[in-house]
Amino acid sequence: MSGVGPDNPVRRGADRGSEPVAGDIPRHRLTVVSGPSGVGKSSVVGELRKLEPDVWFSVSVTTRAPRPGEVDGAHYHFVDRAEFDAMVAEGRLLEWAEFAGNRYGTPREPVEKALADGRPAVLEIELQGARQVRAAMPEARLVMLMPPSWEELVGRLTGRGTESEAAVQARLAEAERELAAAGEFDHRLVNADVREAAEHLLNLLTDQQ
Ligand SMILES: Nc1nc2c(ncn2[C@@H]2O[C@H](COP(=O)(O)OP(=O)(O)O)[C@@H](O)[C@H]2O)c(=O)[nH]1
Ligand SMILES: Nc1ncnc2c1ncn2[C@@H]1O[C@H](COP(=O)(O)OP(=O)(O)O)[C@@H](O)[C@H]1O
Repeated sequence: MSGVGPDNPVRRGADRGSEPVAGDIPRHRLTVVSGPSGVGKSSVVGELRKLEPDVWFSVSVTTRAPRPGEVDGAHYHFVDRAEFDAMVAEGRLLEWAEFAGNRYGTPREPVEKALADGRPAVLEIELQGARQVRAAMPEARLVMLMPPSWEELVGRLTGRGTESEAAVQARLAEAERELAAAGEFDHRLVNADVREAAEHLLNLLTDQQ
């Protein structure tokens, strides 16, 4: 016999308080977080990491040079072009794209392992990669992080101070294209406040639909 009782509990929303817990996260879920450069993807994903340690975050390979403070193997795996192209040729990337003059890709095996282990997995990638994931894994959930306004986006990107003027311009050109594709995403999330956006993202990761 099945039913709810002391020997057969279910976790009802009212019993859990407001904090989602890891055990509630649907298994095998892949979530893609995209959005224009400077919108706050790294900030929001970093906050999500603090909120929910059970979530697994992909570490991409890139041909971009490390920024000061970026750690190889933590922020990215920094590789040269030959190494990157070999990974493509060997089918070791789930998706990859060229963005503002550099290549970026998601190593396939760690994602598959995280999902097989039952951990919800998050990829922080740009639009072309998000489209490839959608084609390869239609069940993946696509979230676009949006700026409160274009002016705010420009302010954040230039305020970060990590890019040359040319790199900022290349990113803003990409940003227009990315925002124009917002309708392709399952969810659009405005990043006005990092903590709030991370909590919304966590809600998307933990909802049961
Ligand atoms: N397709 C794809 N895009 C990625 C990957 N890793 C990072 N990106 C995206 O590449 C873009 C540039 O990243 P980055 O150079 O770190 O610049 P930032 O977004 O300005 O901090 C961002 O939109 C990232 O989300 C990846 O593995 N695949
Ligand atoms: N909600 C926010 N309000 C104000 N500034 C923000 C917010 N989110 C991010 N930022 C700032 O904007 C800049 C770009 O954020 P970052 O996380 O590097 O963006 P992305 O990873 O999308 O390129 C950083 O200086 C960051 O501190």
